[in-house]
Amino acid sequence: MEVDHLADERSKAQFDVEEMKIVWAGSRHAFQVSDRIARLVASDPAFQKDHRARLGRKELFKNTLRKAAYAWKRINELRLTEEEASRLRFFVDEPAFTDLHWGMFVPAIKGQGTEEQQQKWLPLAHKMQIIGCYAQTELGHGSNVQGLETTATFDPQTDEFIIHSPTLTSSKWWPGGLGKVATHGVIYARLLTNGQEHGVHGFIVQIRSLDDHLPLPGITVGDIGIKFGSGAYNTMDNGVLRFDQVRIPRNQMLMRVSQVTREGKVVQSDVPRQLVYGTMVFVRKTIVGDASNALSRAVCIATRYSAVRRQFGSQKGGLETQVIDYKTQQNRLFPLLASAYAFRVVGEWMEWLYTDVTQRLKANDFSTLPEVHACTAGLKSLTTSATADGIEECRKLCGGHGYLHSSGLPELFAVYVPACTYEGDNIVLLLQVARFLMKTVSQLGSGKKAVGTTAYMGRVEQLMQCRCDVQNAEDWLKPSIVMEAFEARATRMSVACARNLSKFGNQEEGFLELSADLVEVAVAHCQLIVVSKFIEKLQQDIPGKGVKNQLENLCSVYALNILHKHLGDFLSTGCITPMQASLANDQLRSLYSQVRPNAVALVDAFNYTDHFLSSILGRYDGNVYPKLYEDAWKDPLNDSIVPDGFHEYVQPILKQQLRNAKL
Ligand SMILES: CCCCCCCCCC/C=C\CCCCCCC/C=C/C(=O)SCCNC(=O)CCNC(=O)[C@H](O)C(C)(C)COP(=O)(O)OP(=O)(O)OC[C@H]1O[C@@H](n2cnc3c(N)ncnc32)[C@H](O)[C@@H]1OP(=O)(O)O
Ligand SMILES: Cc1cc2nc3c(=O)[nH]c(=O)nc-3n(C[C@H](O)[C@H](O)[C@H](O)COP(=O)(O)OP(=O)(O)OC[C@H]3O[C@@H](n4cnc5c(N)ncnc54)[C@H](O)[C@@H]3O)c2cc1C
Repeated sequence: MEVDHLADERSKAQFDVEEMKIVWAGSRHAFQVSDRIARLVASDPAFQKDHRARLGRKELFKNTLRKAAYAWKRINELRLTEEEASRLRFFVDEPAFTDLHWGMFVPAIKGQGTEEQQQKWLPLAHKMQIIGCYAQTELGHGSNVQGLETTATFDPQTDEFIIHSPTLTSSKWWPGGLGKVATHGVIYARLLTNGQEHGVHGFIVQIRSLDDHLPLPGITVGDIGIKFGSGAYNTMDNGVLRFDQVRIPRNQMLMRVSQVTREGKVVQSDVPRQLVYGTMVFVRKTIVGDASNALSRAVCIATRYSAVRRQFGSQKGGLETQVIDYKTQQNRLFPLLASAYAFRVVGEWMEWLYTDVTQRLKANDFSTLPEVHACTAGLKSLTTSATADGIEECRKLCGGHGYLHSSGLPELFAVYVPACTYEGDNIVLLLQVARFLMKTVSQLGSGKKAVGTTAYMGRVEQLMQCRCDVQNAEDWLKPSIVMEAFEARATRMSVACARNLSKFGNQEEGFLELSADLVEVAVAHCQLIVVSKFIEKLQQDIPGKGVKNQLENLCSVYALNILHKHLGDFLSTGCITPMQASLANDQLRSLYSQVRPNAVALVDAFNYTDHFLSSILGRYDGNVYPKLYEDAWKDPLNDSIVPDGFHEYVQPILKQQLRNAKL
C-alpha cells in the first residue's frame, strides 16, 4: 500500500480543497478539461520527460519533434477542441516550434491580415499544412522595433516585394521554430515604395520548400546554438535567417493596417498603426496568465518538501522541526504562494481585458488600446520578473536537494527565465508603462478623465493628501485601507516624477535621465493593479467551505509583503508612518500562522500530477528520501563502478603519487 507522508498536513486543511481547485482552474468546466487532459498525458509513456537532461542537443531536438508529432496525432484522433489541445500542449511541458506556430504565427495573421488573407492562410496553418514562425528580432535590434533593418521594397514592374537583409546585423535572430522547422514566417521589415519609407510591417514569406524542406533560393537559415541550461529551452530551434533579394507577391504583406496598391501607393486604413504590434499584446497577456502556472509549480514543490524536510529542534530524541515551521521559511515561501494565486486572478482579468479590446477593435473603437498595451506590457514585466525570482527562491528553500535536476527546479528556472526578455525586455516594457502614466498625469488638469486602471488618478487631490487610518495590526486586513495606501503611493510617485520631468526643457532628455525612477513608478502602478484585481475578486460570491477565507488571507499576504519589500516608497511619500509599517509587519506574521496549516492543501489545489511536476521533492505522497536514493542509481555515471577515463587519466596520477611516496 502506498503511504501518504503528507496525510497529516492534508488533514489540517481548514477549507474545501476540491472547491479551491475550481477557483484555481477558473471554472468547473475548465477544471474538468484540465484534469482529464493532465491524466491523459501523464499516463501515456510517449510523453515521458524525465530523461531529457541526459540527451545531447540532436537527440533532444529529435525527441521534441517526435512528441510534437505524436501530440498532433492524438489531438486529431481524439478530436480535441482548441481548449483541450492547448491543455495537452501545456501538460506535455516541452517548448516546441508548435508554440510559435499556434501562439504567434496564427495570431499575427488573424490580427494583421485582411479577411481575404485570413481565408487563404489560416486553413493551411490550422491543418499544419504550413508551419509558421514570428520573425521580428534581428541580430542588431530587438527592443527597438523601429530600428529593424530588413527591407521590403515594392517592385511595381512585377507586383512583388523584394525582401532583403542589407547588413549582417539585419539577420533575423532568435525566432522560435525558425531554426530547423518552419516553412513560413511572418517577417517584419521596413516597407519601401517609390523610394519612400513607410515603417515596419509584417509579410508572409515562405522559407523552406514544402517538398524537400530545403531553404528556398535567396534564403540562408539555421539554428542559433545552445541556450542556457541542460535540456530546458534547447528543445526549441531558435533561428537565424538572411534574405538575398527574395521576391514575394504583393498580397503577402499583411494589409489590415496599411495597404499597398498595384501602383505602389500606401493607403492607411482607419485602424491605428500600433496594431502592427498587436501580436505582442496577445502574447504578453498569455504570458501573464502563464506566470501563475510556473510560479505555482515551483511553490508546490517547495511547500511539499518544506513539510517533509526536518532540521534541528528535536527534544529528547523526538522528531525534528519541519522546516516549514520556521518563520524565516514562511516569510520566503508564503508570499510566493500568495503571488501564485494573485497572478492567477490577474491573468483571468487580463483575459477579460483582451476579449474586451478585441470586441472594441472589431467595432472600430480603439480608445482602450493604449491602456491595454500598458497593462499587458507592465503586468508581463511584473509577473515574469517575480516568477523567475520566485522559482530561484524555491530552489534555495529546498536547500541542497533543490539543486538536483530531479527536484524539477533547475529545469523549470532555465525554461522560464527568458520570459523576462522575450516578448519585450522587462525594463523596456516598464518604460512603456511609465510613458503612459506620465501622459495620464499630464492630462489630469485638462479635463480628460482618467479611466480603467488609472481611474484612481482622478482622485489625485485626495490621494496626495490622505493619511493612512491604521491604528492597530488588524486594520491592515481592511481592503479599503490597503487600496488607499497603494493608490496614494502610485499617485505620489507618479506626480513626483512628472514634476521632475517638467524641469527638463527637453522631455525626451528628462525621460532618459529619470528612467530609473520611472521604472519604479511603473512597478508601483502594476502592483496596485494586482492588489486591486485580487480585492475585486474577493467581492464575488466564492462557494466552498473556507475557500474565500483562505483567498482573503493570501490577498493580505500578497499586499502586505509588497508593502514590506517597498517600504521606502510608502514611507518616503508619507503614505504611512513607521509605526503603521511595523503594524503591517505584525499582521503579516500573524497571517503566516493562519496560512501554515493550509499550506499543503493550498498547493494541492493546483491539481498537478507528479508527471507534470517532475519533481521528487514535490511528489504528492511526500515519499522523498527513498525516491531520491533510488534515482541516484539511475544516473549513467553509476552504470559502471569504475568510470570511463579512470584508468586513462586518474590512475596514472595515483600511481605517480605512490612512486613518489616510495622514493
Ligand atoms: C488546435 C491545436 C491548438 C494547439 C494549441 C497550442 C497552443 C500553444 C499556445 C501557446 C501560446 C502562446 C505561447 C507563446 C510562446 C511564447 C514564446 C516566446 C516567443 C518570443 C517571441 C518574441 O520575443 S517576439 C519579439 C518581441 N519583441 C518585442 O517585444 C520588442 C519590444 N519592443 C516593442 O514592443 C516596441 O518597439 C516598443 C514598445 C519598445 C516601442 O518602442 P518605440 O519606438 O518607442 O515605439 P513606437 O514604435 O514609436 O510606438 C510608440 C507608440 O505606440 C504605442 N505602442 C507601442 N507598442 C504597442 C503595442 N504593442 N500595442 C499598442 N500600442 C503600442 C506606444 O505606447 C506609443 O504610443 P504613443 O501614444 O505615441 O505614446
Ligand atoms: C528564448 C527567446 C525566444 C525568443 N523568441 C523570439 C521569437 O520567436 N521571435 C522574435 O522575433 N524574437 C524572439 N526573441 C527575441 C526577443 O524578443 C528579444 O531578445 C527581446 O525583445 C529583447 O530585445 P534585445 O535582445 O534587443 O535586448 P536589448 O534591447 O538589446 O537589451 C539589452 C539591455 O539593454 C536594455 N535596454 C534596451 N533598450 C533600453 C532603453 N530604451 N532604456 C533602457 N534600457 C534599455 C535592456 O533593459 C537590457 O538590459 C526571443 C528571445 C529569447 C531569449
